[in-house]
Amino acid sequence: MADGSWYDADIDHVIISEAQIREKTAELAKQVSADYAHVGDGLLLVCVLKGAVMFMADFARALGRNGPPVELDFMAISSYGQGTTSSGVVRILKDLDRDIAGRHVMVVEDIVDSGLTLSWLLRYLESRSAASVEVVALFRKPDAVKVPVPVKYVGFDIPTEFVVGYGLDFGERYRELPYVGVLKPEVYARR
Ligand SMILES: O=P(O)(O)OC[C@H]1O[C@H](OP(=O)(O)OP(=O)(O)O)[C@H](O)[C@@H]1O
Ligand code: HPA
Ligand SMILES: [Mg+2]
Repeated sequence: MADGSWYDADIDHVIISEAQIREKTAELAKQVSADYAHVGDGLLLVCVLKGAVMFMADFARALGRNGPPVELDFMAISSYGQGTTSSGVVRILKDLDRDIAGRHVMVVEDIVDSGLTLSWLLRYLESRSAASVEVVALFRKPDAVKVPVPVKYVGFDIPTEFVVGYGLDFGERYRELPYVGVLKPEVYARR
């Protein structure tokens, strides 16, 4: 393929462009930098793998321009498996490396859809005596929420459609697309 991504032909339409993601990430980092300017020991960013990996990398670099010092940790949890709806069963595939007691923690999520993953994770983190726990999520589907979750920093509210790209997968694919889009119906029929 000479021009464009391998997957472009599978995309019905783009919802959020690469440029919009870049601008919004800088904006969110600016807000967080202002809110945490007073925090001496910095911020512990907790990335929820795998979907949030792209946002984590770009958000951390944006904070690096004028934000507080950050440390990075990663949790792998999964509830979607190969499908397009949450199984409702959250599994920990990888836990945090270090104790978060006394730390200011920011959970970095790609998307809040039903809210099941995040509500489970916040409950899990609550027992670990962090100084504070907030959430930054690049995307949220306000009409899909089944469990209300407190997300302080939200990038974009998007429609209730299954989306892929910028970390978000369908059956582990499409994560590397630099934008977020909706798949053509025939892609689901192929599976
Ligand atoms: O609000 P919810 O309905 O719970 O959906 C949001 C979660 O679902 C996705 O993860 P997934 O389980 O697909 O794992 P992945 O990040 O490895 O793709 C996404 O990355 C969020 O973590
Ligand atoms: O719309 C979505 N796309 C991909 N993964 C997801 N996990 C929750 N919602 C989504
Ligand atoms: Mg997934």
